[in-house]
Amino acid sequence: MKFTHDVIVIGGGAAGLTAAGGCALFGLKVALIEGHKMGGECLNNGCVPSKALITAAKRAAEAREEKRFGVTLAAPQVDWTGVRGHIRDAIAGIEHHDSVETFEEMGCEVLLGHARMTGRQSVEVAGRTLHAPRIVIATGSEPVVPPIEGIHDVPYLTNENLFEIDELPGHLVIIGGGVIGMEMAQSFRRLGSEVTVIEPHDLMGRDDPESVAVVVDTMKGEGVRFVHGAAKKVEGEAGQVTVHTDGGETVSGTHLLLAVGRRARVRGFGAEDLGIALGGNGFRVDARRRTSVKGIYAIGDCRAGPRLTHVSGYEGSNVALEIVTGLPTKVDYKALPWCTYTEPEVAQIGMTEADARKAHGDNITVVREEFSENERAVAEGYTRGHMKMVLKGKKVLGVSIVGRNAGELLLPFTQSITGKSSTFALGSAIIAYPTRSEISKASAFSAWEQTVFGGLPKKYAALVARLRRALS
Ligand SMILES: Cc1cc2nc3c(=O)[nH]c(=O)nc-3n(C[C@H](O)[C@H](O)[C@H](O)COP(=O)(O)OP(=O)(O)OC[C@H]3O[C@@H](n4cnc5c(N)ncnc54)[C@H](O)[C@@H]3O)c2cc1C
Ligand SMILES: NC(=O)c1ccc[n+]([C@@H]2O[C@H](COP(=O)([O-])OP(=O)(O)OC[C@H]3O[C@@H](n4cnc5c(N)ncnc54)[C@H](O)[C@@H]3O)[C@@H](O)[C@H]2O)c1
Repeated sequence: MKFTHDVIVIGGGAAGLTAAGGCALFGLKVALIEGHKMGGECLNNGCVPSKALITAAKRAAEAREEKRFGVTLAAPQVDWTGVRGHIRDAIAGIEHHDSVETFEEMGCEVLLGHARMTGRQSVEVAGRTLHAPRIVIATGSEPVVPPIEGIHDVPYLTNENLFEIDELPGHLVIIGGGVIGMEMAQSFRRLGSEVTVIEPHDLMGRDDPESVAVVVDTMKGEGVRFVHGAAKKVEGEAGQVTVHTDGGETVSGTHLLLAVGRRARVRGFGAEDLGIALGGNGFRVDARRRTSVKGIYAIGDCRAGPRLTHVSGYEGSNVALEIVTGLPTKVDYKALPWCTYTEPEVAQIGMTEADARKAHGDNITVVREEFSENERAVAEGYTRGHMKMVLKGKKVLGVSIVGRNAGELLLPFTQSITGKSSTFALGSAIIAYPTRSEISKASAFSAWEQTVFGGLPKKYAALVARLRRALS
């Protein structure tokens, strides 16, 4: 076959952009195909608009605490059009990173249109047929619309239309208390909406329950209402929607947000005709992100596995490296970080305590440090939260943090979990004072405290002291 390209990448989100850009920067001939908006979910309907919304909500929350630290603020006045303008500005300020021009400058041929795979090495788009020995599928995911009775007869929001609504909801009812549900619940509450979250299982079920408890407590204090149960029926019309739960509760509000997870985008572009195997929620892939069909990879949200922007980017680089070098390149998630941007933030890297107990039984140690002992936190008057470090011997398996800007504290643990830096190195590092990072040093040092101040070092210190007395 005469190849038009070295690699064809389908999807211009975090995964596809990184794979395509990586290959192009090494000089390969790359076709990058995007059917909707460059930047995908993160830029247009996900991380960027949600974090912009969270920022506006945080400002409102701060102003609501009128008198603090001897400073009086005016009560907040929330103008939804202004908030939406800030969200649009944030997207506009970032979109050039993901633009057609940027990727053309890197050397990609960018094609705008719906891609369709017509063979193991061929893809049709915008009236052209492209051929390449490697195809990377990076088609992402979309919000799940659950099979709740009546759901197609009521107006509902998902992350795809939430950030473009015309007015601030009077009462936002959220089905799903996962990551999106919790971030959006707190934000809309802080902006002035009434908010009810309906969730049948543990809220933010992937995270350490002790971290989640701190956030739930904070959100309840701010007026978010939580209903335990699964939504089983909805009814109503624009401005008046009612949800019935399996526990017999009825919740009515003005707007309904579905935040019940994501479905991988695996159909409608020829993958099924090629027999690419599915597994879990998405394409089935191995550690090199190869699908069941030779020469075809699947990365990011469209395959079974974690769905996060940094994960999509990491898999894009990994696959680019494998394609460029021709050498097998596996992903490694033992130090996978994630953060939920509620206030306080919930940050996790590696194993939670529950994961570690499942893997190692009681053969682990958990050390815990409170932000109430961190002097920066005290000076800032925001001491809520803690850090928990899970160790096997002196080796860090995972860290769970809940606290202000907790996500910023994860980085050193990437190094310690992957063995590139020890708990001893972190525990003896010089840390700028006063910073929240001091809690990381304190946790790491806890792993060594018993050894450092143990019997042997004490005997050694006594010997040195004795000798000094004798010789002085
Ligand atoms: C509200 C919300 C908030 C989030 N916040 C965070 C966060 O704070 N941090 C974080 O790490 N993650 C966050 N995420 C998750 C993150 O957005 C996703 O994990 C990430 O965007 C996935 O990137 P992707 O490239 O795999 O897929 P996508 O971004 O979905 O990109 C796939 C692209 O492929 C295109 N496409 C699909 N089919 C075709 C076709 N046949 N032809 C051509 N193009 C096609 C689509 O148009 C799309 O642009 C959030 C998600 C949501 C919904
Ligand atoms: N800060 C971040 O990194 C961030 C932020 C937002 C989204 N995301 C990503 O987006 C993805 C989707 O987030 P999400 O919150 O939609 O999914 P999720 O999987 O985090 O949570 C979905 C929740 O919906 C609940 N649910 C399902 N059916 C229900 C029903 N009938 N009634 C009530 N509750 C029901 C589930 O029990 C679950 O707790 C996640 O995979 C996450 O990785 C990440």
